[in-house]
Amino acid sequence: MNLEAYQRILDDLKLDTDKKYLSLQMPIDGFDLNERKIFSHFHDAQGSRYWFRSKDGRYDSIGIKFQESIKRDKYSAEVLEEQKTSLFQKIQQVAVKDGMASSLGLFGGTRFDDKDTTDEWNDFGMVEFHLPKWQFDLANSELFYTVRTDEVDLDEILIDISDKLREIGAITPEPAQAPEVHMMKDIFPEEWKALVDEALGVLDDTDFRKIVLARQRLLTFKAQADPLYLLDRLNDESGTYTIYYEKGQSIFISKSPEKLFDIKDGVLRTNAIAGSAERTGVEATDEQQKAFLLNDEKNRYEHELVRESIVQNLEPYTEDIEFAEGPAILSNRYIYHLHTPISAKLAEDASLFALLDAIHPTPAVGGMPKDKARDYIMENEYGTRGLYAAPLGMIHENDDSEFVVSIRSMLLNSKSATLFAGCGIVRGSSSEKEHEETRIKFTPMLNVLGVEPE
Ligand SMILES: C=C(O[C@H]1C=CC=C(C(=O)O)[C@@H]1O)C(=O)O
Repeated sequence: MNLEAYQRILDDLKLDTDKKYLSLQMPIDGFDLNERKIFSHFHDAQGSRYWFRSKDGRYDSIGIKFQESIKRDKYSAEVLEEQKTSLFQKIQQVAVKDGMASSLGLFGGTRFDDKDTTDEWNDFGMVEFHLPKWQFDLANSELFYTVRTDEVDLDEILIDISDKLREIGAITPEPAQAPEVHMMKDIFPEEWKALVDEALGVLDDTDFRKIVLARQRLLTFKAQADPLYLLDRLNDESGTYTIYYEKGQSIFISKSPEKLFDIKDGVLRTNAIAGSAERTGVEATDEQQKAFLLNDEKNRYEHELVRESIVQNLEPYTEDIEFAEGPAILSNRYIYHLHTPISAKLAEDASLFALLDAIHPTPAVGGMPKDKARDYIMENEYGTRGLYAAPLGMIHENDDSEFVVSIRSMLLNSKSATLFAGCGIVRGSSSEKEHEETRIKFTPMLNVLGVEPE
């Protein structure tokens, strides 16, 4: 951090007091920072923090203290576009150096659906994207520091920030303890199997082709889980996204393997992920599992439905859609999936929020036809999905973005955690096998909690 050179930029800066915020972008490569130290330092901001790390490392972003948010009770692509434009118009963005890599982002997303509930999801609104005061871009070693223009002192600000960063870099957080489990139980397991059987009947009798049904597992602890412990455990599984999102008294966590889409320079990339087999850790068995998955008719059918539907949903917003003919194996720590990468050039007038609405929920988490499946889930599934299987991610002023389908996830409130896992029901599915598949899908979150899977 070349403070003198950066100060000269600020000395020449004309603060635009018509704007509500000044956002300073600066390099932070001279400081020894990581998520543990940052969260430990900003413990007072608990309830207003996030960490988002993408699978390929494009993002490793931490946000502290939400300054302002885009919020909606009902999804409207048009209104959200307007809100996003007007929020960025309120910000004077200043880089203290030329040629920096990243841009200021908003973190957030929408709930799975607009089921109106008063329940454990209350802390998370229907649609919310946040502008944090501190946004650490650890992937590019940059910081966005956003403050109100009527509170800023340009002579002091850089010294204050660098003092703070030095203080954070010097922290050695204490080792954190796993939460002690008091009770663990599946929520309505038999009723869930009966619902799968009922859905199989619906698939036989109607034009439904696929319904994804999720179930929950509840854990209670002797004391509230320590965020620093959870952050450590989130580093334990590579090859997945990391979402750690605090709002009010709640924490939502996901280790999803599934990208909803990303946009960079007008090109959209997504993938179809559906079809699953357990990864056992025993090499010979795992080879058989992969061969089974690639050749199994039910899994291939389930996968093709997902790919077909994503391509169809993208068509109005894109040109030149490309995808491989057959699926490949995606290996996660505990599970294999079939996956097909898809890419397309965005149409000139494609809007980010309209696109989000068109793609979510993919049949990997909703079903087919999309709207009917969403209604079926809302009416029949026990409880509320909230942020489970919902799109969460980062957006930027120029519409570059990345969204995750937040599966392999859980909600922590006070001394409890609710884990979510679902699976695609198509003709030929069996409720026993799907129950077993969801059991495997709880494993990533049990691992984050330091609980041995049974
Ligand atoms: C809905 C979930 O997984 C989806 C993603 C990949 C494979 C799936 C499957 O094979 O059923 C599911 O569609 C979940 O993990 O909760």
